[in-house]
Amino acid sequence: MSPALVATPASPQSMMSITNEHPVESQYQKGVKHLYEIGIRRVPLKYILPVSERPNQTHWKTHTTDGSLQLPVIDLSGLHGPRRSQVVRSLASACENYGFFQVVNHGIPNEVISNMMDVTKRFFELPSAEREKYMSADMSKPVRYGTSFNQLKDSVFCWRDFLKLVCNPLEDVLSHWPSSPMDLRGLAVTYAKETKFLYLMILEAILESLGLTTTKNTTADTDDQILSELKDGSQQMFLNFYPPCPEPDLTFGLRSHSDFGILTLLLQDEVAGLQIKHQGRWLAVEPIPGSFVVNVGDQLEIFSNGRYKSVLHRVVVNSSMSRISVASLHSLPSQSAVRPAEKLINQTNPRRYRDTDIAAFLHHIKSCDYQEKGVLESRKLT
Ligand SMILES: O=C(O)CCC(=O)C(=O)O
Ligand SMILES: [Fe+2]
Repeated sequence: MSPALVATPASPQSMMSITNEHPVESQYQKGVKHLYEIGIRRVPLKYILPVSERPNQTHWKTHTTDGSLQLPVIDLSGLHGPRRSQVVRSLASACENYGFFQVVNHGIPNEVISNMMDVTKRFFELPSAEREKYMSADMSKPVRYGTSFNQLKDSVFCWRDFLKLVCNPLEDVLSHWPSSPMDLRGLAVTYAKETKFLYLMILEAILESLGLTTTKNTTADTDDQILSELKDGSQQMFLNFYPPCPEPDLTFGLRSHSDFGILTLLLQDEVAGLQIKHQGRWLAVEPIPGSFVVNVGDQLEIFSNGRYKSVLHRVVVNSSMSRISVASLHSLPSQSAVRPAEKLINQTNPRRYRDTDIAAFLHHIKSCDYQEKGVLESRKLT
């Protein structure tokens, strides 16, 4: 794992440009790595949340290491032997009760993981001018360097920069990925393939827990179509960078949100920051080296007819260390539709969501100011 950057005091030269807040106010579109590099000492207004929405509010009780709330840790090696049904049951319970779990013994070699973290770190260490080449307002680009959550729409910005890499079809997108650092394409392709394989392994077990599978025909044709799309859907990777923040109590690295896809596989460095909402409280996820944090996305909540939960999560930042994470987001293809599986709808468990086409789902996300769970809520049948 890569060592975290430590905040260094601003040089006297950079201080000259930041004593007056106004010049900084116009620079937030360049991202927070840039603000950190020019040595700001105060969070610009654009990042400051209303008091009631800031971290550490008393109504957001945060659990850390008190032992009473631990994210389930699932040993995936058991999927390949006689303990399979036990592991499948643990996955079902985690998806129902937390919407999140961590996986260990997942089969992705340590080297693939450390190479991905290392090249992500090296990408964000590139000079601003090199990173800015990938900045674009066009959200459909196969590669995009951005900041906040949706920098075109967010009224309050978050303390995160990211590089988004669309992973399929690989032969079309690869030449658009950054050519610097020189080894980024090779290492990120290997990582993307390994995480896709792991996604399929976890997906198969989750479908089994719902009484569905991608390998056998189910009785309902409509289910068969979604089941094949689940395997051949889209994959996007978000390489996230959260620099030290001079006033971490005023803003978030990422505000509370749910992920729109089927499953997200998240790799994080050793710096804590991720929190998930559990039974009305925020639970801090302690990083386990070499593990993945996996979470249910909106599309799986709909497909499972509400049995598995797409849970709100957020990222807090700190004043001394940067944090890196790599989120691999797996979702249905953009031309398809998502609906509750026919097999999971019956008299005691009636249909809970409207059919939704994925394009409308994505359009909603792109076109709105920050909303915690806007699309999912709008698809619920009361
Ligand atoms: O950085 C993290 O821990 C979480 C990232 C995340 O939630 C996302 O990319 O959707
Ligand atoms: Fe997320």
